[in-house]
Amino acid sequence: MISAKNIEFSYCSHKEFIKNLNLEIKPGEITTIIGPNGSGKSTLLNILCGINKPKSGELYLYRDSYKNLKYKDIAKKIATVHQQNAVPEDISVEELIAYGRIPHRKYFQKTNTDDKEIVEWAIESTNLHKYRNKKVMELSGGERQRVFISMALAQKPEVLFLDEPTTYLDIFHQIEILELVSKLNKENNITVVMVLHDINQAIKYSHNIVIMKNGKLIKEGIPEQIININLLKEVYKVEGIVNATEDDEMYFIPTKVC
Ligand SMILES: Nc1ncnc2c1ncn2[C@@H]1O[C@H](COP(=O)(O)OP(=O)(O)OP(=O)(O)O)[C@@H](O)[C@H]1O
Repeated sequence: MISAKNIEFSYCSHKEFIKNLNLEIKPGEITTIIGPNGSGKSTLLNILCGINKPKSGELYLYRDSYKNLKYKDIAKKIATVHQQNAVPEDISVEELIAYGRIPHRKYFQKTNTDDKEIVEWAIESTNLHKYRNKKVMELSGGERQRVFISMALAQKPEVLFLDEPTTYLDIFHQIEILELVSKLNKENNITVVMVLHDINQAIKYSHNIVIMKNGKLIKEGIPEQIININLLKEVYKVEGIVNATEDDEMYFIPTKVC
C-alpha cells in the first residue's frame, strides 16, 4: 500500500541521516516503529506520511508516486496525528473534528450532509459524545488525544499515522488509545502506522514491527518472530527476559542496562 524504495533523507545538506531505506506498509495491518531516542522513528513516520521529503528514492501510495500526488490527494487517503498538536484557543471538540473534512471539500464549499454524517461517525467511533460542545483546551491529555484521532478519522483515511499517541498518558488512557486504534483497524480496516516506546505494547498491538537505530532500519517483521533478547540488547543496550504468557503472548521484562 505504501512502499518506500531506497529512501535517503537528511536534515542538513552535508550528512545523510537515513540511507537506503526500504519498507512496505501492508494494507489492513498495524505497523509500529520502535527504537531508542533519536533513532529516527518520527523522521521515518514523517517520510512515510509525506511530510519529510526524501533527498532520493521513491515513495508510492499504491501505484502512485508521492511526487505526482497533490497535498489534498494525499490528505484524502492519509491522516496524521503528531506528538504535539496546536489547537485554536476557543475551538470546541465538534468544530475541531469537523476540520478533518477540509481535504474532501472544494474551495468555498460548505459542509454537506456527508460531512455531517462522517463527523458524527468520527465522534461516535472515539466515544466523544459527551465532550462534543466542550472546548478542546479544557480536556485532559487522554481526552484531547481522542479528539485528535477523531479529527484524523473525519478525514476518512485509509492510513492513520500516529506519532507516540500514548506519550504523557497514564496506563489506563494508554491502553484506551491502543484499544481504540486496534478497533479502528479491525472494524474499519484502517491501516495504522505508529511510533511507540513501550516494547510490550508494540508486541501486543502490532502485526508488524519496524526497529530503527541511528537512522537505520535494523529489523522488520512479525513481533514474535523478530523480538529476542539479543536484538533488544543490541538496539537498546538493555538486558532482560523475554517470555510468553499462558495465552502465548510474548512479553519483555528489562532487568539492567549493559
Ligand atoms: N527538524 C529537525 N531538524 C534537524 N534535525 C532533526 C529534526 N528533527 C529531528 N532531528 C534529528 O534527527 C534525529 C532523529 O530524530 P527523530 O525525532 O526522528 O528520532 P526519534 O527516534 O523519533 O526520537 P525520540 O524517541 O526521542 O522521539 C535526531 O538526532 C534529531 O535531533
